Amino acid sequence: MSLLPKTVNPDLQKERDNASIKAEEFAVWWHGGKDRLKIKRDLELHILDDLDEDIYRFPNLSHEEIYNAAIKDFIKLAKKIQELKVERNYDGTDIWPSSVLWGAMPAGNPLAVHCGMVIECIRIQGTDEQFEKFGKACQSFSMTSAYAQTELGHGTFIRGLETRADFDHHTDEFVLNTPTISSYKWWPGGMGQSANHCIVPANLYIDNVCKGLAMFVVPIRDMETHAPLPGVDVGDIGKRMGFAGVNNGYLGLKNVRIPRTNMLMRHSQVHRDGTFVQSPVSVLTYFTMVYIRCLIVRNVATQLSMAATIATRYSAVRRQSPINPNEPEVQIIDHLTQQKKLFPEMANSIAYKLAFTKLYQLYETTSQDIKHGEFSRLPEMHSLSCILKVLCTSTTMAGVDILRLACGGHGYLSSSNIGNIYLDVGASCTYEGENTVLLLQVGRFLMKSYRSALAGKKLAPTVAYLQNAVKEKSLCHWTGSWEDLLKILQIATAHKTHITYENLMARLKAGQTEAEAANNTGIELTQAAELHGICFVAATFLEEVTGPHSKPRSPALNKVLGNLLELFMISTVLKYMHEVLRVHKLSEAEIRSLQTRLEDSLKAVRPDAVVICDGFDHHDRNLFSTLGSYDGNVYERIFEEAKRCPLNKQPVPEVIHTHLKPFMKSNL
Ligand SMILES: CCC/C=C/C(=O)SCCNC(=O)CCNC(=O)[C@H](O)C(C)(C)COP(=O)([O-])OP(=O)([O-])OC[C@H]1O[C@@H](n2cnc3c(N)ncnc32)[C@H](O)[C@@H]1OP(=O)([O-])[O-]
Ligand SMILES: Cc1cc2nc3c(=O)[nH]c(=O)nc-3n(C[C@H](O)[C@H](O)[C@H](O)COP(=O)(O)OP(=O)(O)OC[C@H]3O[C@@H](n4cnc5c(N)ncnc54)[C@H](O)[C@@H]3O)c2cc1C
Repeated sequence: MSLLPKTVNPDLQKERDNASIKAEEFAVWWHGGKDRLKIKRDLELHILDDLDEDIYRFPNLSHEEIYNAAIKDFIKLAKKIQELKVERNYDGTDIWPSSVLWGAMPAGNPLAVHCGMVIECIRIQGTDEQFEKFGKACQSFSMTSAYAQTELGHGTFIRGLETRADFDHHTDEFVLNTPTISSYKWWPGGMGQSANHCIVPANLYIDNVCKGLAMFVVPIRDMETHAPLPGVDVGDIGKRMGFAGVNNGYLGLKNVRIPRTNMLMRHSQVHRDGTFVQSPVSVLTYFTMVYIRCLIVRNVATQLSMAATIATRYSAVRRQSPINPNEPEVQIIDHLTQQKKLFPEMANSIAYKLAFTKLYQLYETTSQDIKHGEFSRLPEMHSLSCILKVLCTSTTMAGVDILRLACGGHGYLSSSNIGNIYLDVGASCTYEGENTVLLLQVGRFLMKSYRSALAGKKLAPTVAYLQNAVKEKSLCHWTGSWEDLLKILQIATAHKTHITYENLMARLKAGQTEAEAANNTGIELTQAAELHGICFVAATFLEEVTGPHSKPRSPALNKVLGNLLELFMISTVLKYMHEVLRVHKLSEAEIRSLQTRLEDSLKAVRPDAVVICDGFDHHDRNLFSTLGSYDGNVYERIFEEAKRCPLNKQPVPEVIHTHLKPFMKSNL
C-alpha cells in the first residue's frame, strides 16, 4: 500500500502562497509565451501522463534490461508523436531532440542521435533528393541510423580520421574500409544494435588521391533481418558511466560497397566519370556539429533547471538545525550558505537558456545564408556555438554537483535523479567537441578578431565590444550598476585577449611556428575564450531584463528577474575578480559592497525560489526524483523506493546462506 499522502507538503505550500509572483507567470515567460507553454503541456499531457511504466524502475535494472526497456519506451513515444502529428518543439526546434520528453526515457534515448542529429545532417549535407530518400526514411523510422564520425584512435582531430571511401569507376560505387583497429568507428549513439544505417564521415579517395572528408550513408544491417551486412563488424562498446539505454557502438567496415549516390552531395560532389567538385567552403562538413552544439546548450541549461528544482524543493521541505538556539529547526533553504548553493544555479540555467535563444536565432540566419551561398557568418557562428556549448556544459556539470551536495546524503541516492543528470551532463562536456579543444577554437577566433580590431576593421557583432575595449583600458567611473559590471567584464576580456595576443606574437617572433606558438599560448587562449563567452551570456541576460522585452512583463516579474540578474552579475564578477582587478583597481570598500550585494541578492531571491522552480514547469516524470516532486512528499517517496530495492524482496538473500553464514560459522 502506498505511503504517499494525497496532499502537498505544508512547507512547500507555504512557499507557493507567500511568493511575490505566481509560478504560472514565470512559466509563460520562461517558455516564450502562453502558446508555446501550451504546446509543451499538451505534449506532456499526451505523452508523459499516459505512460504507465513505473518511472523509478530503471536504476534497478541490468544494462541489457535498460536497453530493452529504452527501445520499448522509445517506440511508445514515437507512436504517440506520430499520432499527434507534432513536428516542432515549443521553442521552434525539431520535436525530436526535445527536452520535454526526457521523462519518457530516463536512461537515455537509443535513437536520440538518429532523431536529433542524423536527420538534420542529411538536411544540411544532402541534396533535396537525398533528403527525400534518406531523410524522409529516417523521419518515418523505416530506416534507423547513427552518426559514425569518431574512431577508436581519433575523436577530436577529424583530419586524422582513417576510414576511407574509394571510388570504383567500374561499378559507380564507393568501397568503404576501416583499415586499422584505430580506425574502427567508436562511440556513435545508437550504433550498437539500434541502427541499420550510419552516416559515415570518411576520407574520399578518387584514383588513390585523397579529396578530404565526405559523408556517406552506409547500410550496416539487413533491412529485413537486422543482421549485420557482409563486411560489417558492429556491436556495443560496453557499459558507460551513464546513458545506459543509448547503445553506443563500434563499427568496422571491410570492402563495404555503396552506390556513389550515397555520398551526401549538397556541398561537394563526385560525378559518374569520377570528377570531384569541391565544396565552396571545406568546413561545411562540420556544420552538423554546429547545430548539435546549439541544441546541447538548450538541453543542458534545462537539465540545470531540473537539478535546481529538485534541490530547491527539497530544501524547502527539509528541516535541519535551528538558526537561533532554542527555536525550531529551520527549512534548510533558510541557511544563507544553502541559498548560495541553490540560487546561483537557478540564475545560471536562466542565463544559458536566454543565451541559447540568441544562439539559435544566429543558427537559423546562418543556415539560410548557407542555402543562398553566403558563408561570411560561419566563423562567428562556429565560435559562439563552441563557447556556449563549453560554458553551459562545464557550468552545469559543476552546478549539478553543488546541487547534489545541497541535498546532503539523500542527494546521493539514485532515486534523487541528480546522479543521472550529472552523468548525462558530464558526457556533454566531451561529446560534440571536447570542451578544452573547443575553447582553443574560440581562442583562435579571438586572436583573428583582435588582429582585425587593431587594424581598425569591422568585427563580427558578438566580438564588436573588443573594438572599444581595445582603446578603453579601464572604466572611467565605477558606479557598480549592471551596465558597469558588464563593461568591466568586457574590458577584462579585451585585456586578456590583448596579453594573449602579445604572448602569441612574442613566441612567433622568437621563431616558433604558428602551431607551436598556439600550443604554448593554449592556457591563456582558453582563459580569454571563457571570459569572452561570459560577456555574451551576461550581455544577453542584461538585455532581457532591462531591454524592450521587459515592457510587457508585470513589475513583480521584472523584479524577480532583476534579482536573478543581480545575483548572476555579482557572482560572475566575484568569480573573475582576479581578471577584473587587472583592469580596474576596485577599492576594498567597493569589493566589500559586492559581497554585501551577493548576500542581499540571495535574500531577495529566497521568497520566490520555489515558485521560480515551479515556473520552470518540469513535469514530475521529467524530474524523475524522489526529492523533487511537485507535492514535496520526500520521505514517503524515499521510503517507498528503498522498499522496492530488489535486495529487500526476501528477508534473507540466498548468498547469506551459501556464503556468509558458512564463513561466519567456520570462524566460530
Ligand atoms: C547526443 C550526443 C551525440 C554526440 C555526437 C558526437 O559527439 S559526434 C562527433 C563530434 N565530434 C567533434 O565534435 C569533433 C571535434 N573536433 C572538431 O570539431 C575539429 O576537428 C576541430 C575544430 C577541433 C579542428 O578541426 P581542424 O583541425 O580541421 O580545423 P582547424 O583547427 O585547423 O581550423 C580550420 C578552420 O576551420 C574552422 N572551423 C573548425 N570547425 C568549424 C566549424 N564547425 N564550423 C565552421 N568553421 C570551423 C576554424 O575556425 C578554422 O578557421 P580559420 O581560423 O582557419 O579561419
Ligand atoms: C556519451 C558519448 C556519446 C558520443 N556520441 C558520439 C556519436 O554519436 N558519434 C560520434 O561520432 N562520436 C560520439 N562520441 C565521441 C565524442 O564526440 C568524442 O569522444 C569527443 O569528440 C572527444 O574526442 P576524443 O574522445 O578523441 O578525445 P581526445 O581528443 O582524445 O581528448 C583527450 C584529451 O586530449 C586533449 N586534446 C586533444 N586534442 C587536443 C588539442 N588539439 N589541443 C589540446 N588538447 C587536446 C583533450 O582536451 C582531452 O583533455 C560520443 C562520446 C561520448 C562520451
